[in-house]
Amino acid sequence: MIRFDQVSKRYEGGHEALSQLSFEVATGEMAFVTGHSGAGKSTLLKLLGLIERPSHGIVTLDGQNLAKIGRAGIPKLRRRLGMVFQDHRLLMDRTIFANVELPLMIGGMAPAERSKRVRAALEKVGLLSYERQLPATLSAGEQQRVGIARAIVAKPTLLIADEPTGNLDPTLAVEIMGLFAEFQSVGTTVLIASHDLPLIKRMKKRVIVLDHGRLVADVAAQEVL
Ligand SMILES: Nc1ncnc2c1ncn2[C@@H]1O[C@H](COP(=O)(O)OP(=O)(O)OP(=O)(O)O)[C@@H](O)[C@H]1O
Repeated sequence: MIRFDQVSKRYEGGHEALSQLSFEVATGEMAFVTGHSGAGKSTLLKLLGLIERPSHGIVTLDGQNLAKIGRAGIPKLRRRLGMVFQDHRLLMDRTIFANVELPLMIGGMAPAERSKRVRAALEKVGLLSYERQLPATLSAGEQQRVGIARAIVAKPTLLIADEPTGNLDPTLAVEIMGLFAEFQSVGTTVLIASHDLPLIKRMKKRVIVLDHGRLVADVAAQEVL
């Protein structure tokens, strides 16, 4: 499903953030990307969401070379993938329902269908009864779960998350990771950037390790101790 082939990324005026990176993630797999601060984890995810473009090499998603997708094709690509961020980026003056509905508004779906999808997504993250509340009335962990509901509401085949547990205490972090594992168990491919090694080890999923933009280890799920 995901294929990086000799991918390098150099930001304007910067050094190389990713260097000749090659790996594949199969459909339905869940994998972590880890490494030191500045190793290139966020950059890797940004290339998948077409937030950034590679300087060299090819990124392929479901057999499609992302370089072939122009500006006009980006919304369509983004509907295939759900993105979760550390700071959840919720609209604080909109209800939980409205926040989760947002990606579907952009997609132009009919209101009745939107409501059905939003409620299904909120139910999956255990927050259906919160739909009329504002984000500020929810705990940090609950807010992150709203961010996850928003990411999965359009039923993406790929879920990417950048430090999704960075702001959470360890118990909530485990809970959120469990939620990602649940999405994998129903067929979604999941790729998570995290520097939380104890948590990653606990999840027993594949771990891709970056060091200064290079892939230095790729540990299969069954080899994670
Ligand atoms: N927009 C940008 N312009 C210039 N350099 C950038 C930009 N974004 C990232 N970089 C640089 O690219 C390198 C990789 O950054 P990236 O954010 O991908 O790393 P990371 O592993 O996600 O780090 P962290 O764990 O701190 O979030 C870093 O040296 C960073 O300073």
